[in-house]
Amino acid sequence: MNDMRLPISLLPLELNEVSFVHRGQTLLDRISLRLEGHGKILIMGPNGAGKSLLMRLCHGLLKPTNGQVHWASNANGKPPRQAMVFQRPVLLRRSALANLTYALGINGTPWKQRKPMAWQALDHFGLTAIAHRPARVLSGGEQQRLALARAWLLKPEVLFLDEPTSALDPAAIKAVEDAVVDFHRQGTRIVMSSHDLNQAKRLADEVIFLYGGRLIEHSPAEDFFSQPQTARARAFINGELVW
Ligand SMILES: Nc1ncnc2c1ncn2[C@@H]1O[C@H](COP(=O)(O)OP(=O)(O)OP(=O)(O)O)[C@@H](O)[C@H]1O
Repeated sequence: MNDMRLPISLLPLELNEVSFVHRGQTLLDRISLRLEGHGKILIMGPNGAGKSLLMRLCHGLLKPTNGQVHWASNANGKPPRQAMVFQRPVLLRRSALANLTYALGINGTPWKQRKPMAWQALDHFGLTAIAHRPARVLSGGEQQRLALARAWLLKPEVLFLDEPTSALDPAAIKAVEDAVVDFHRQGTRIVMSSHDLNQAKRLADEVIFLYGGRLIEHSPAEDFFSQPQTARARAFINGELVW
């Protein structure tokens, strides 16, 4: 059957022998993987394993030294349908509300719709009371929720989250995890890095395990946690692999 009317999907995303070398050091080493389906992917691995680098390469913030990163479709001048949320959110020197209306403007949303949409997103993420505060004075948890609200407005097909909860207290962590689940329910594909095993067990459908810039395992979360295939992954799960 002809499915021309379906929206064109960004996925699958394929990485073919992707390496990233900096000053002679191989930081990511011939990574091949294919991302498709609908589950939440957690990228795990000790400090310095290459989790952030891998997501930055996928998102297009860095170019691989070798190999290819290939999305099934590209933006073709339309607003990008992938978003990235960082450990320390990148926010503009303006109010929380204005950070959202600005992002909508960049995304081509008509002027009249920007404020109502931004207020809706602030409400959804429990940020209405701080709408007029400068984004940069917000607490870490509030800033992270604002970054999520901004991503929410862009309705991404894929959302990369780089250790979004590493600097947050338990209540703020729960708010971010709830938001991740919410994004996923709305059809966004989640790719998130974390070193927190309990968080990964709560959220992951699939795990990508990196060590020393290499992809060591890519498996369903249940298999990864119950029967890891490699000694390194076993050591990591047992808390014995620090870097
Ligand atoms: N833009 C860059 N240029 C050069 N080296 C980089 C760059 N980004 C990261 N690195 C180096 O690459 C290695 C992997 O870094 P990366 O941030 O991807 O690790 P990570 O797995 O996310 O670690 P962590 O859990 O500590 O955040 C580190 O040794 C880091 O110093």
